[in-house]
Amino acid sequence: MIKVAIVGGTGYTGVELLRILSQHPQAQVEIITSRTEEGVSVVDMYPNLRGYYDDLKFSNPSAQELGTCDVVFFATPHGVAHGMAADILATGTRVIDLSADFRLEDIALWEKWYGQAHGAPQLMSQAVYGLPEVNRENIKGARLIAVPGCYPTAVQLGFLPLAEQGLLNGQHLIASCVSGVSGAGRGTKLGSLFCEATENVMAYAVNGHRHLPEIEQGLSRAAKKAMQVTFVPHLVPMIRGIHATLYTADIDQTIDVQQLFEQRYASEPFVDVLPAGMLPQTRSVKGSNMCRIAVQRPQNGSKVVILSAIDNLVKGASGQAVQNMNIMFALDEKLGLHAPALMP
Ligand SMILES: NC(=O)C1=CN([C@@H]2O[C@H](COP(=O)(O)OP(=O)(O)OC[C@H]3O[C@@H](n4cnc5c(N)ncnc54)[C@H](OP(=O)(O)O)[C@@H]3O)[C@@H](O)[C@H]2O)C=CC1
Ligand SMILES: CC(=O)N[C@@H](CCC(=O)OP(=O)(O)O)C(=O)O
Repeated sequence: MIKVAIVGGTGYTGVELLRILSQHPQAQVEIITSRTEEGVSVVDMYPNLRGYYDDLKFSNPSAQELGTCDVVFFATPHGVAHGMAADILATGTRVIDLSADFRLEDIALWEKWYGQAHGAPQLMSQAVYGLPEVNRENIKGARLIAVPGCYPTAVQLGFLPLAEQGLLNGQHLIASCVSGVSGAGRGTKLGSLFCEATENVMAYAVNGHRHLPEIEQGLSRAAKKAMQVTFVPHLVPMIRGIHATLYTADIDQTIDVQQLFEQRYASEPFVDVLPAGMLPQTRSVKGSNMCRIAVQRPQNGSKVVILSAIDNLVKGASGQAVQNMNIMFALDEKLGLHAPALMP
């Protein structure tokens, strides 16, 4: 049994880790942290977990105590893992960070977008970007995983098959995405209030979202060439889900893009390339670790539009984190992640 600790257990990705791991036959949550709810029973805060974690209480342990587990998940705001990961790794325990702390290999770029000094540059050489569809071999031997962001997961998986074939070279790509409000976390924020977020659609961070450098880093690695993207996120009145509409131009009309996508993801357990004519919906991935993708050529022209949908809390965060854990511990990659999406 893998002994698991979760740092940041009171937030949305923390409770989603608990929900997923409750179905995992080879992992057991031993420690769950909170600075604000120390001593409170997990099932008193999250009654959906009654019967699964009845003896588990929030605590505020040291890095040494966290190091008694086999793996520590960080479900915390950026900057927290920077301060704690080195001490945990020194105990021999592996770290899977859901925040952005270790995602960008260019430290100056990270500091520019996150507006603070990088707290653990010495760990960057061992950090592995945890997108299994491109990095599975490196994840197997990793001790420190940077779980991709939610938008970057949906956008990269959508563009990857074309980027890897060099078909996007020279293009300026467009990613127009919508997200549910849980993407902003559980903390109190004006934009997350019922009266602000309901019956409303709004773009935000149009001048530059911190996921942009992560998206461009991933696509540039795939294309082996610097890629540029215009990325515009929108907040829409739903709780979970990300839907990305990805625009390209000038893809050779003789290329069968449907077949290209089907072949690229044929052996991927969590990418579903939909048959021609079927489009992804956020409700078809809600609560599941699946990314559903459709690829279309409007009017059979040279432009290709890709539609990609994930649950931001599952494939966009906690599910992908567990997928990484399964790969790191040489388990079946699908363990704990079998559940289909909720419908309706
Ligand atoms: N929500 C989403 O869809 C996604 C989120 N992420 C990333 O995952 C991380 C967690 O997100 P989310 O769950 O939404 O966030 P929440 O705001 O919902 O929860 C944050 C958690 O972190 C804890 N925390 C905050 N500050 C500290 C600190 N200094 N030390 C220790 N614990 C702290 C809080 O617990 P307490 O205050 O009780 O100590 C709380 O449990 C973030 O980095 C986020 O960007 C990534 C992909 C998708
Ligand atoms: C709707 C909403 O607010 N979404 C968040 C998603 C960010 C996130 O969770 O990503 P990181 O892991 O990179 O911090 C946002 O746009 O900031």
